[in-house]
Amino acid sequence: MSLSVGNLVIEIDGRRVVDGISFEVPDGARLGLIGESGSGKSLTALAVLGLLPDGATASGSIRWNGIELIGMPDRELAKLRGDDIGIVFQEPRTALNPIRTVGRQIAESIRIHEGLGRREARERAIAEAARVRLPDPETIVDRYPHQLSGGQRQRVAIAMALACRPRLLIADEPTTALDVTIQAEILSLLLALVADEGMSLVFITHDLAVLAQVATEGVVLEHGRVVEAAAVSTLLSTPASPITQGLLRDATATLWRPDGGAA
Ligand SMILES: Nc1ncnc2c1ncn2[C@@H]1O[C@H](COP(=O)(O)OP(=O)(O)OP(=O)(O)O)[C@@H](O)[C@H]1O
Repeated sequence: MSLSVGNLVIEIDGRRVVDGISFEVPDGARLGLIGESGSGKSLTALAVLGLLPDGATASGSIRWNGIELIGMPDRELAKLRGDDIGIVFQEPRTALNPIRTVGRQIAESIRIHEGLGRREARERAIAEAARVRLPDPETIVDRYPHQLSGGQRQRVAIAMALACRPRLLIADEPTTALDVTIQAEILSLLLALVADEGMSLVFITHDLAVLAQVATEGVVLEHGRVVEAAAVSTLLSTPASPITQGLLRDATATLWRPDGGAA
């Protein structure tokens, strides 16, 4: 179960925003896409899932287990999403429907993909809520997103992404919108789940300190191009490009905040 992106180009209204990116995610690998805002990280992730915004087109190659995803009919791509590839976004509020209970939302993807009945789906939703360590799973599944904390909402979004046991998780800045202490909890939860399931991970971040905690390989993007690709340990010890050196300076500042806060 591997992902292979080759010479990916994404254009929006004629503007080239991703300009020939290539990277590989072998089965079970944890890869980070890192770069400053606007470098093309999110659009690359969305292209993998066939979820590019209107007006955007992708060319080049995105292969999942050797099968080309670019140009795949949306019905087939929709099946792949959730079944094979899950995604968690930065802001759980936008990923969740405000007028449906979190249990129904967790169960929805299971019902669609596995064809479970309503009662079985609720039982599964409770089990999935427990898996992402939500408190009182039997009660919390009947709550609405606004009744949960930001960290709890992100746990729900993770439960939704992982409910169908995908083989690859794409996490797009999943902790950026959260308080520092909650960030650490969500990162360790994600890592534990990825390890338990032996999933592959593509983790998007602008923070090298965060990357160091979750990924073993890093691809550094600038203006839609790969400027450096190396083991994360190498990016930390001997960053070759000025952009990586800048990210390292920022990350170090984050790690050594005088108030004792962690990245
Ligand atoms: N829906 C859109 N319409 C027009 N341009 C867009 C759209 N989405 C992204 N872009 C542009 O494409 C480029 C890459 O955006 P992308 O969101 O992939 O960057 P990013 O590295 O994920 O940044 P961030 O960390 O801020 O999310 C940016 O210049 C952005 O302005």
